[in-house]
Amino acid sequence: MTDHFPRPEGTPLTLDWFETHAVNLSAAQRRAASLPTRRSVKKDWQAAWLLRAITCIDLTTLAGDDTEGRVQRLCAKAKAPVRADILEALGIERLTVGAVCVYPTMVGHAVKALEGSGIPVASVATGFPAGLTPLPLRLGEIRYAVEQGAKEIDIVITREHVLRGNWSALYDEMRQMREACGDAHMKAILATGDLKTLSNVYKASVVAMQAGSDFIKTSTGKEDVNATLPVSLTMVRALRDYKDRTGQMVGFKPAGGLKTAKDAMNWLILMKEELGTRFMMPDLFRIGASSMLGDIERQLEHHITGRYSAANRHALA
Ligand SMILES: O=C[C@H](O)COP(=O)(O)O
Repeated sequence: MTDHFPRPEGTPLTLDWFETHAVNLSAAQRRAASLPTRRSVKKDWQAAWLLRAITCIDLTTLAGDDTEGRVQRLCAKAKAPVRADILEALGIERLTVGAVCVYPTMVGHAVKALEGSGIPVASVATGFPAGLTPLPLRLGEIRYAVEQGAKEIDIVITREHVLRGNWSALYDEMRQMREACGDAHMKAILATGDLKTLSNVYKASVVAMQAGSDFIKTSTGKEDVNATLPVSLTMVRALRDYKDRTGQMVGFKPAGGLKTAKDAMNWLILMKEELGTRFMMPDLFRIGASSMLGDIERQLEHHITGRYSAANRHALA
């Protein structure tokens, strides 16, 4: 992962930044709906955007039946995410995903399989996905994953603290998690599908950043509703506000249910429109996905075989 420097340190908990802040749901929905239609990516640039998306993917397996063999296959895919002939046709020598994301007991297998590749291993921790184990166990799980070689830790927050507006409890817990991460980067999963309102999403985003998160992440992939554009817009606006106030740049990771090349484009457009191109790089943007690569590869293949232009010519004939 390309490190941005310095890492966000966070700030003291400052409630007056957001206490009276309310996010208008229908305004967020309208703005989010307009993103894919207001801005289209020219055909000539689409392959480049899709290649960029690949470099931002946290290629994930988080299943109860994960095995060393599955993690090895995932890591092989992380090192060679697209067929060699497609890469050659696009004139690209080397392409890898942003990171591989696994459960803590799979970290060692992933580290071994990725040796020498430069691809970091991310581990979920803190009682993923519900986060309802005692705090000392959650902190111990972070330390275990770091000892195993994880460079990034995807923590889950206690949703009850948000639902009760107990911001100091949320902040204190996350500060301890940040400390347990040490040099590993902390990605804070808000599990937005559980947070009820966009105002809660905004407030939880700000507290997560004040507590020193390197990234804020939408979802575990296990909630009923995972990454959506209105939720992502709300989080990205919180990132922008935080950067304006503190100068600290925190990354964004949408995750859960993102499967298509179109999803990748939509979220890249969101980042570019709201935060600018700097936030389309893997040190500040990741897409958590277990099954998006296949569709991106298909779209890249169509791009190089000119199938789209043939279809367009046919349609216009
Ligand atoms: O953090 C990543 C998510 O768990 C992946 O979710 P997904 O399996 O729906 O792509």
